[in-house]
Amino acid sequence: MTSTQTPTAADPAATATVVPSDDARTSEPPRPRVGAQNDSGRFLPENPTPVIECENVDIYYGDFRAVNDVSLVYGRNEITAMIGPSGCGKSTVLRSLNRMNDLVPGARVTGRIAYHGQDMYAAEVDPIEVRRRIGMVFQKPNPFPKSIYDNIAYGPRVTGMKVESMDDLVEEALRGAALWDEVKDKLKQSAYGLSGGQQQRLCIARTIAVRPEVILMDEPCSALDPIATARIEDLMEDLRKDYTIIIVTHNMQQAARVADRTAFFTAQAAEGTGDRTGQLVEFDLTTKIFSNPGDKRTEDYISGRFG
Ligand SMILES: Nc1ncnc2c1ncn2[C@@H]1O[C@H](COP(=O)(O)OP(=O)(O)OP(=O)(O)O)[C@@H](O)[C@H]1O
Repeated sequence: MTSTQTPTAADPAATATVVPSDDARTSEPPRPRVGAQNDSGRFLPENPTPVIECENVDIYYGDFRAVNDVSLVYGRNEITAMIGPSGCGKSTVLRSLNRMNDLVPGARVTGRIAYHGQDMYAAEVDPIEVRRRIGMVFQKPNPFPKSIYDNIAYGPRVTGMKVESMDDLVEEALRGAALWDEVKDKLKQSAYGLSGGQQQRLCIARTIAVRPEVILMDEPCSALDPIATARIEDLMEDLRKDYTIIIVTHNMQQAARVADRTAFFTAQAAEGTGDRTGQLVEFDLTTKIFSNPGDKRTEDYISGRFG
């Protein structure tokens, strides 16, 4: 089945929402008790319980095929890492998971990307609603030029969320992002006064304020020092209880530390054109990818022999 990425946030045709209701996330059957424990003793089912599924996904920028034939399941309440050498399409895949690529002129997705079984790129799906359910945290902390409070309140306000008490929601989001204690006495001050690590946690708080189910993170720690990075990694561990997290990281140790499952991508020169097209090499439990990968290319990459 082929979906073409046509409707955009501004497209008036893309108004109806057929993304499953919030109840869908609680009505799924319990996971079978078959699987493995990760390094921190957490039980993981053999197969992820799908929240987002890619089936034979190709992603183009104009005529250039950046990503070829990716099929991958992102599991509920799991952290999935996408790793691989520069240019292998990790960020391109990540941005396709909440239709962020709609905003890139010429970007196009074929194949199927489903959210709770629903084709995310179907004509009747509202991309704004997709992005509310599937939020994103970027590489560089990007708070708005507003107060800490207004950064958090912005999303609920513009999406028209029914909120009983905005103060409570702001507190809940800041607590959720492990930032409340540091900012509770300066909520009206500019977000630009925070450190880089605090700004990134603010961006995570801003993302969770609209109550998404999935959080996409594109190298969220690459601009941070090791202490701020450790705080974000601890936070991810906490967030996993309530959210599904998908992270792109260049840092293999980080993937090994935080991710339940890891997808390794590489870029291969296409026959004829020579264009380097990203492809998924291997997807498995993180412990397996880093201890006993099934593909030589993964082994070469994680052992530093290539990439
Ligand atoms: N907006 C864009 N327009 C055109 N080509 C793009 C665009 N974004 C990415 N590409 C191309 O798509 C391919 C995959 O890029 P992408 O950024 O997804 O890779 P990546 O694995 O995330 O790389 P990195 O680790 O360096 O961030 C590259 O060849 C890149 O040049």
